[in-house]
Amino acid sequence: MLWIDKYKPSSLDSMDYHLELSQNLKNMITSGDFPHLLVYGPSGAGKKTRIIAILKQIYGPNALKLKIDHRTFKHPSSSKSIQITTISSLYHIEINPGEAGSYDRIVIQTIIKEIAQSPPIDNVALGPFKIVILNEVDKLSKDAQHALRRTMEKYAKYCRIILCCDSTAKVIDPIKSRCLGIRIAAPSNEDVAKILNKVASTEKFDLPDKTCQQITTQAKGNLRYALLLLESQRSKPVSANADIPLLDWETYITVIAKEITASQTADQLKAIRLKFYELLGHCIPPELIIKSLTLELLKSLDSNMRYQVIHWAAYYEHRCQIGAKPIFHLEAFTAKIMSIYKKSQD
Ligand SMILES: Nc1ncnc2c1ncn2[C@@H]1O[C@H](COP(=O)(O)OP(=O)(O)OP(=O)(O)O)[C@@H](O)[C@H]1O
Repeated sequence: MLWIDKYKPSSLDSMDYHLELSQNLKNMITSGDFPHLLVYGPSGAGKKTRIIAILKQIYGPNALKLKIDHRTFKHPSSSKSIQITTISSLYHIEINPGEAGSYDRIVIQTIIKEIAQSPPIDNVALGPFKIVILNEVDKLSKDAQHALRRTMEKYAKYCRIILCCDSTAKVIDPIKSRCLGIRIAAPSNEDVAKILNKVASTEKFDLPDKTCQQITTQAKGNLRYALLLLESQRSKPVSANADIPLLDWETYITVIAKEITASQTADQLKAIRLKFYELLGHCIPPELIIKSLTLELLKSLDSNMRYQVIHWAAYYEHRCQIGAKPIFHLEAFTAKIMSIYKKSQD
């Protein structure tokens, strides 16, 4: 089992940081009040870990007995259907509606309706409701978000919604105003270092202070990344002076950024496309590829070019979200940057 799963706390009492937040959540649950929640914060800050801990606090350990299903949804006005993976227990269901693409509205409405129609669990102190967890809610289309707002109002008695996302910027106001916002900030470097040392000592793994500091700095508050880096060092004897290498996909991004500035030809674009295929094939999200590539490019560009790269990164990131084939937009982004870079050199 990976350390990120092995050392994932499963209850609010065993959380290693943001202790005050855990206490507030516990107080809210014991006071018998549980509104819809909007949990947001940067990637790897511990949002899902805390959501699962909330479920355990409400329903007890049975909420952690999970089953995975593959559900097929049919569009009422066309013959096409789409498959979605759901994770559920007796008390909740978790879905990633972003998987449904343009069917997201149908998927959300069907799941919430089903949950609300299944018999309520009345032995729970808080009330007879089940919980629907919707991940990456900021990626939902506006149409789906409006449908969600109507559905969450209609079935509020028998179901509570926990929405999870990195940023609330793309969540519509009517949803924000119907939920209690809970911000999970990234853990501080001290918190990350404390967790790394705890894991290293449990695994009887010698972790020099300098290495711990390097991992913490490289992870930038992403605890999952920090634990994965720590685990990647397990098989090697850790030397205090050795640099922690970048993850493979990050090295790939660095190479792509160098290739874009080195030569701006059709052959180079073709070679970069193969690298994009490789990254997408390893499940690196296209938005993350554009963001990391942009940050890498900014390191070597002047202020005028930087402005343009940021502008086009935002443009193509948006196109990635609304379009279906990320490779087209990644390639178009690269071609655009190559073209403006070449012009700036003439
Ligand atoms: N309070 C905590 N104490 C110790 N480790 C934690 C804590 N919270 C999270 N972790 C570790 O950090 C990892 C990442 O947490 P989690 O998946 O909850 O983050 P997230 O914010 O939901 O990330 P993403 O948005 O990228 O999905 C977990 O797998 C777990 O190992």
